Amino acid sequence: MLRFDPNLRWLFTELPMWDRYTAAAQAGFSGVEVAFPYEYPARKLAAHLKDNGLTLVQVLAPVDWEGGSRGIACLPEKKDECRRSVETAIEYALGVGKPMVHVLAGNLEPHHRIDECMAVFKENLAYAADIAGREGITIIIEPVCNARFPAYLYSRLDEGTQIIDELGKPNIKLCFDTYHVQMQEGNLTERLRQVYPYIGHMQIGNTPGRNEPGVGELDLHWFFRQLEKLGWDRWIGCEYAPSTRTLASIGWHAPFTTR
Ligand SMILES: O=C(O)[C@@H](O)C(=O)CO
Ligand SMILES: [Mg+2]
Repeated sequence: MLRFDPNLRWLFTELPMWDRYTAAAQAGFSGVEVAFPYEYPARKLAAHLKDNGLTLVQVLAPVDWEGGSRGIACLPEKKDECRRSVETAIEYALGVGKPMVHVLAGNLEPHHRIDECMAVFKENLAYAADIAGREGITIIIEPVCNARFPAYLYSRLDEGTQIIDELGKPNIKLCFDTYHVQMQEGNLTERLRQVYPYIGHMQIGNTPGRNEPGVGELDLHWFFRQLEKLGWDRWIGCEYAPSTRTLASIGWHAPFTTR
């Protein structure tokens, strides 16, 4: 059986953020992931999670997403800000059950040199992994497709695995997002097998519209059966735009779900 958790930036968006947690629990999920939960003090959110029987699976280290930022960890001019962001995320994570912390690399601007940005990203990740590791927290990195993130530092799984190999920190893991992998590289199941030992988190979305399983060109049900065969026993984040209302879009998960 597999465990799915809705990403509350994508699902249950019909509701205010606070109510999305309760709605997810009422829909039968026992985990959720949230990009930026920092609007609520950790203690308040921890109580809300407990009241709803929810595990918080993953958060992003804070960045000014609404202002257009897609991360700062690769930006040489933002090293201090990045460290503060990582420290904030880890301190918050400690108060809400130690979710994984995704450290976004960021978008390159014309004045940036890719080799310098990659070096800065690795330096910041090493810093994040060391302080997260002392607390038993996993740092997540995620290659994202050029179609959605044209200026992002990296887009391919191999770039992610190379970073992980070079840093040699056991608590840095890859997020395998079916939407991004298929859009960027194709050959989804083979790529899953190739990088499987590096994966710490899984996210799903169908291509090309980034909708739910059953809407789009990927047979995600077949993919889920491959995950079961591989023995995947961690969370799978639902990170897609429902093609209809959220509750009408989640029927697909019932045959695979365990609480
Ligand atoms: O796939 C995505 O967009 C997310 O997982 C994310 O964290 C933002 O890059
Ligand atoms: Mg993703």
